Amino acid sequence: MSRAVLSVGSNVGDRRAHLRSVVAGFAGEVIAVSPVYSTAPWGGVEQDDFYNITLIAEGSRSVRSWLTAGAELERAAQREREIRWGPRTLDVDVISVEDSDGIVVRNDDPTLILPHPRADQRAFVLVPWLDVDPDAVLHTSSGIERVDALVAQIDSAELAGVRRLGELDGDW
Ligand SMILES: Nc1ncnc2c1ncn2[C@@H]1O[C@H](COP(=O)(O)OP(=O)(O)OP(=O)(O)O)[C@@H](O)[C@H]1O
Ligand SMILES: Nc1nc2c(c(=O)[nH]1)N=C(CO)CN2
Repeated sequence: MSRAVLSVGSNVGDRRAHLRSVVAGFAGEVIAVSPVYSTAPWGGVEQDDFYNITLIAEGSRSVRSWLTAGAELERAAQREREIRWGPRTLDVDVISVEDSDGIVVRNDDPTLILPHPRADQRAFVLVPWLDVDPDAVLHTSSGIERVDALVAQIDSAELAGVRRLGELDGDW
């Protein structure tokens, strides 16, 4: 049994359908799904805005299978790996995982770094995460940080690019 925080993004094709495919892919395991945010691209590559959600899921899975199941959903969305931080139909990032004892898993294998090493800088991950867990904490290289405190440190221009659109299944 493990519990994962997943960040899901899309900026190519039917963005909302791509996000929905992840909620459907983890059916029976999803505990909470944030509203959808329109987010300006992070990382310096000029491209269309993303739609992003953060979701929490729990299941009798190994830690690694959150990554492999996410990669399988990316393949189903015909994701192509071209430019780092560039456009994609679907991206599923594993932000943080707790094991069956509620202990946050740390991993430094480059194929699965946990907690995700860049999550603390990403408003598109942190802002929706707070919607589903207002007391969320992230284990970073500087220690255990409250997610609301991390958001407060993010540049206001970046935060302005993160705009709530509504619930994934809502009428918008
Ligand atoms: N916590 C993690 N979540 C998702 N992928 C990870 C993680 N840690 C390491 N990886 C590895 O990163 C590789 C590249 O992933 P991907 O192409 O989605 O990166 P990215 O989303 O462009 O950038 P970033 O890693 O900064 O989010 C994956 O093949 C995966 O093995
Ligand atoms: N706004 C936003 N920017 C990104 C995103 C994303 O999901 N949303 N994903 C990236 C690849 O990890 C790079 N940049």
